[in-house]
Amino acid sequence: MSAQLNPPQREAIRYLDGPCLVLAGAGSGKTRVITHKIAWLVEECGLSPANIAAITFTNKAAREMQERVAGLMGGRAPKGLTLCTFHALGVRIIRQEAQHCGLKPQFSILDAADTVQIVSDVAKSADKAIARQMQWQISSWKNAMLTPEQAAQLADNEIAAAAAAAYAEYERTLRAYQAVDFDDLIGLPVRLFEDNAEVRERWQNRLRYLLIDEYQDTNRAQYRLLRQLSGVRGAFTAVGDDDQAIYAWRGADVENLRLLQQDYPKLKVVKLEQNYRSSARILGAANTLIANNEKLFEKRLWSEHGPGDQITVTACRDAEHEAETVAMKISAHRFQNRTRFADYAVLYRGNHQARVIEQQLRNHKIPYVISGGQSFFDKAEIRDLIAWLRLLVNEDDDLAFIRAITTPRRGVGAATLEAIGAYAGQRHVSLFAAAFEQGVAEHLNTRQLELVHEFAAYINRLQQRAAREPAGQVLEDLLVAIRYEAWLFEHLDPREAESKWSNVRDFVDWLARKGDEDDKTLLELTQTIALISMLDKEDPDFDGVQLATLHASKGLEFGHVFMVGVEEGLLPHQSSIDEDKIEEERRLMYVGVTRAQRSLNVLWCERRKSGKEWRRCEASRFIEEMGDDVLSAARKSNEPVSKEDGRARAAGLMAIFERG
Ligand SMILES: Nc1ncnc2c1ncn2[C@@H]1O[C@H](COP(=O)(O)OP(=O)(O)OP(=O)(O)O)[C@@H](O)[C@H]1O
Ligand SMILES: [Mg+2]
Repeated sequence: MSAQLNPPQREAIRYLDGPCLVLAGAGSGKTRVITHKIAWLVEECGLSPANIAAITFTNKAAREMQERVAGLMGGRAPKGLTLCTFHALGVRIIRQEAQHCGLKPQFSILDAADTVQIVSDVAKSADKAIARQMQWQISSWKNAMLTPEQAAQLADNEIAAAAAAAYAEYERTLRAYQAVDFDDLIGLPVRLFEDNAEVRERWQNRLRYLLIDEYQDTNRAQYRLLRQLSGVRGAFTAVGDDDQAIYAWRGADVENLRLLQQDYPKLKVVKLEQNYRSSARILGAANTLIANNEKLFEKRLWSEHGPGDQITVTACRDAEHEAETVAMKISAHRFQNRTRFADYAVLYRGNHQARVIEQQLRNHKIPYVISGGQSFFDKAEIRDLIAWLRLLVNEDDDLAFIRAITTPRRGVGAATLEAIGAYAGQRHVSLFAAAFEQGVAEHLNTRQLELVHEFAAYINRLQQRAAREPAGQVLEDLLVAIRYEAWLFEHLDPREAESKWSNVRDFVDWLARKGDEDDKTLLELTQTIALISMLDKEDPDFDGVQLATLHASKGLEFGHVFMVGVEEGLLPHQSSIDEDKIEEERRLMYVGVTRAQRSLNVLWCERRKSGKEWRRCEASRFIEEMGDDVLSAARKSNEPVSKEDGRARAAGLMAIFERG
């Protein structure tokens, strides 16, 4: 293993005397330090894998790391090793310590749509946009571990004041539903560990060594979780790069890097300076770009790779032309170089940019996978099914109850639900429990009462089956029982119904496979679903161009990268320009540039549609900031590629390829 590690990497891996921070630039092998340290701890130090936890930032990163560890350790990651996101670790802790958190182990995890709904109910605000802002505000307080009382004192505008007023009631509602939100997944364990020494020590003994990737993007609550778990031993290795901190808007705090030094005076800091990822031109552009930011920590980065391909900058007429250019360049490049589609990535600032790219890739018959896009699990039909599953595992989940009883409509009307809701509110019980109580009968007519009882009894029967039978089978039968397919076709146009039904089939297959593979119960599956941000094409052999937001691309690497929409107003984003937060945008650009191994293509549009209006655009300042080399490339290629040229070129190449 030592052959593929440089001396500072080896030093960081073998250091076990206390906390260790690897602070280094992109592509310098920080994540590699983590994977090799796992192997070192198990193989050389005899630590049980069950005592090790490696924390990553996204599910995709966790899966990648799993593969890398497996590659190092004889084909499979050792059994018992914890390798997951902060949030997934939180779920595990809460599930096992549920009674200490005032929850049952079958608690529900609510996603953004649900929590906005609760905020809007609590604040009696019908305006979804305002409810969303309030939810955002509450979430940032929770990330900073502030109580409703503290929040009330901090609120300095109307929305914040309304949010502060709703905060406590919001929390009560979650608990009444036996539910938690994403922030609770970190916050509850932290509170638990702070208040309960016995539980804390139990977890400290279980997770004896912690490894944290992308440390620069942890928020305050996550930092406290790390502190609690690692205790006085401070047995952890964190790796990070302040130049890649791109989650300040979500409460991440680069100050956590300084805190580490302050809270652990004996902290060992290791710097890595060799970049193994990118060609020299790409690395040079990245270094020049990021030099425009105020430095927190001085870092140098060099590479032994040759200069590599010239970075290209292409001005396009509009987003459609841009997408078409990307598609044609990928086709042409691929035929010339005999690469795989999976070697290419298209990165963009916002999800809304993906649609036109998808369209053009489809036109050109280029397969692709999209990550960090609209979540598969956010689709209405999937949320319907998940509501059913949630209700099966947690009958107190009132949101799930309402969604399930109305999907498909089974004759239970809004008035009935309101009556049950009012009754449940007086009695302080869940809707489900209320449905079985004698008292509720007074408020409903016989027919409605029958329908509600029928529904509740059906849920009970299904619950019993779910305890014994595979998750996939239970869901399969549920679909038949509620006539979901027929219902879709009854109220939607056939094409839409078709596409929704095919999503449903994908979901059932996925659930069945997951259930078998990981030997997971329906409860465990349902709880992890909330954490998965997409139905990943889990097949690593699938050959498709990778589409991702810049945020979602963090930590990954691709042979050839296309960055689109590199314009003023989009990257840097207009709101950041207005609020003078250019540095975070520059780091985002830096993250994008440093994903590329062999070639980097930057594209921008001369005009872009916003709403119904066309807006003229200028090339992003970041293009100029990448230095003279890139700038001269930009000047050279400033005349937009003509459609016909590109198409003819691609067609010509294709013809040659097919012949030969
Ligand atoms: N000592 C080494 N010898 C050869 N290749 C290496 C070495 N260290 C890392 N690499 C390779 O360099 C690439 C970048 O490594 P890695 O992903 O660990 O960097 P990173 O610092 O985590 O990057 P990022 O900041 O983007 O997360 C990977 O392909 C990795 O396998
Ligand atoms: Mg990394």
